[in-house]
Amino acid sequence: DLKDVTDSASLMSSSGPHAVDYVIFALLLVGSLSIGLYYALSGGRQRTTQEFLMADRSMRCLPVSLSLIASFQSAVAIIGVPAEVYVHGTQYWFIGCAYILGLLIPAHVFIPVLYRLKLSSAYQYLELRFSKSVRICGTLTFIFQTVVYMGVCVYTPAFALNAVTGFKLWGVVLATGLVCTLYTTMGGLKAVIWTDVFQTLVMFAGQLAVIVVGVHQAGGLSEVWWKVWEGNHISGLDLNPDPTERHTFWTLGVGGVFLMLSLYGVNQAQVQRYLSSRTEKEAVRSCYMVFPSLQLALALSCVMGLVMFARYCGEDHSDKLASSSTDAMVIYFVMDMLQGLPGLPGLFVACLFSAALSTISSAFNSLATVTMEDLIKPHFPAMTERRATLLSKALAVCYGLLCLAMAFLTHLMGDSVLQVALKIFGMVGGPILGLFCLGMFFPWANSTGAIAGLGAGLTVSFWVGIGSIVTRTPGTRVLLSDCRASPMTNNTTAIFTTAATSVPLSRPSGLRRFYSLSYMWYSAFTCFTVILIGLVVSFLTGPMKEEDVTPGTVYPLMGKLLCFLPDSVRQKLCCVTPLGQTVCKLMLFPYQIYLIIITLNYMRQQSDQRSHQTYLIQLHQEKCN
Ligand SMILES: CC(C)(CO)[C@@H](O)C(=O)NCCC(=O)O
Ligand code: NA
Repeated sequence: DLKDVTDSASLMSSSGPHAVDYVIFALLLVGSLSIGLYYALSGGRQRTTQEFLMADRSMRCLPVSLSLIASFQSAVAIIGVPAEVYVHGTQYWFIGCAYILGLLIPAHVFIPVLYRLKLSSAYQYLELRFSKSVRICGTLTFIFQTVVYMGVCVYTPAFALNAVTGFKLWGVVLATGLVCTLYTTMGGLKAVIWTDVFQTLVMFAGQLAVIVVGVHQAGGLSEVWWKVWEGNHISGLDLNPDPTERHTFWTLGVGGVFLMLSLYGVNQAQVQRYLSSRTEKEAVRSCYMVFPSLQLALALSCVMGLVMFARYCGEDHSDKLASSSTDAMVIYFVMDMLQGLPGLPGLFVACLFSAALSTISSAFNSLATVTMEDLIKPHFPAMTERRATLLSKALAVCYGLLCLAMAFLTHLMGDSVLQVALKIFGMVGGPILGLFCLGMFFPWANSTGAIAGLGAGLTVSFWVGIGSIVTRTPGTRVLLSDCRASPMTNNTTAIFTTAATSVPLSRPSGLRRFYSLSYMWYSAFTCFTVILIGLVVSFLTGPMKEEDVTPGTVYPLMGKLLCFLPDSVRQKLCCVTPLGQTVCKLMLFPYQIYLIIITLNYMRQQSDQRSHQTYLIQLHQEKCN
């Protein structure tokens, strides 16, 4: 694949990049390194782990919120989402619905519990709630997830740049890793957060530039709209309940909530940012501020896919693009559009690298934190601050090298990069989310149950994940020529097949059906497996007693859901000491409405039945008369 991409690249870059392009790209690297240097030399000069890993717990909400989006918005999203929209239409956009609950729940459930415990790592919670061994299991799972994810993140922009300029792939991978390691180790979390802010802005600018140029070349906004509409590329709400359908409202809008919870609720990279906020209120506010920016990021990527569709639909470039990967196609299109506009190719490459660097630096820093706080410090409590900080830095370097190795792994996977990344989040992030939910919402869960649950969750996730790779049916790859079902050809059947390419003709059965579960359900499925097995094993081995649970580690979910019952009954039923938190009316409101509706509905049915009976009796009496 890669060789092919390189060939196509040399074909198109006949004019070559302009000097301005190099300057813009260099500015990004220099900017990021300067921020790292600034925080290495200012403040406490990164001499304590409190500063290096926690940013002195002094951050305000604006930088934290921009940094929160940057963590999981990498080159994967910049390239993968347009590729998805170009091929399959705008159905993916409905994941935006999941952002509502996916951010409200972290803001009002996870942040209050985690912030008030004054943690230094998210997994410290697991020790407070369960035991040391659960903490270590959680930490190791997180490390695994992050290292594999980092591989995809490093690989994607390198792959892109290779496709465009013919730069050596592994040289780019190495350079990215090096720059990132440098500013992360110099400036600590403060540098990571502030470079995230800078890089997020560059990311938005690059995407916007591509969209503006693309709309212009496609002949204006109305032309773009007409083409995507006629090309059947605006997807309606797909309410198909089949869980094996890849993208429907249910998989994206409901399954996506669990994906968001695993990322924004319990992932160390994000929890670390919440904990670095100066107050709890500030942390909650930053979580709220993520919502509009994340919607903007999603909208930009989706619109970019649509603009590309409008610009290129009906043209066959497959001869220039021997690679069948749609990700490579997106890069080809972008560079083709930006050709001859000095500075813009450079801006787009800077955009890709901004997205990637901000994600990789978050991953580095969070990995260094958990290794230090969860794996090393508990065993060497007497270690000096100086030595601990040095060790944290050494760890960041080690992980840097490890992620380069992981980039090779991604290279071997056949999926689109977006799907690979989201699968990793679901397969490994889901069980971790389950572990936290088990601890926070179910006071009866004990340590044995937690470990058994995590084991079961990881087992089913790898079972279904690996099963889906092994049994994958070939021919799902869509080539450029597939989009030629343009309105210009006036061929209605062709238009139909565009939308229907991904629909299998016959339903798989048995185990194969299990393997074809939509990857958007992975988080929810594995999370519930952990909770279920965790509870069953806990009840079998003797559930935790209320007085044994560390105060403040349980969120009174049951108590709040049963808020219509009197206090005494609730306390008996739920065995939870109320935390003294204010009930989040906003979140319970839909639930209460739902209760009222079903009650009213029930009453109406009853009265309907009664009136029907009365009517029958009347009828009977009339007959008798
Ligand atoms: C994680 C979400 C779903 C949050 O919007 C999105 O940013 C995304 O699709 N990310 C893909 C993974 C990545 O960009 O590395
Ligand atoms: Na990023």
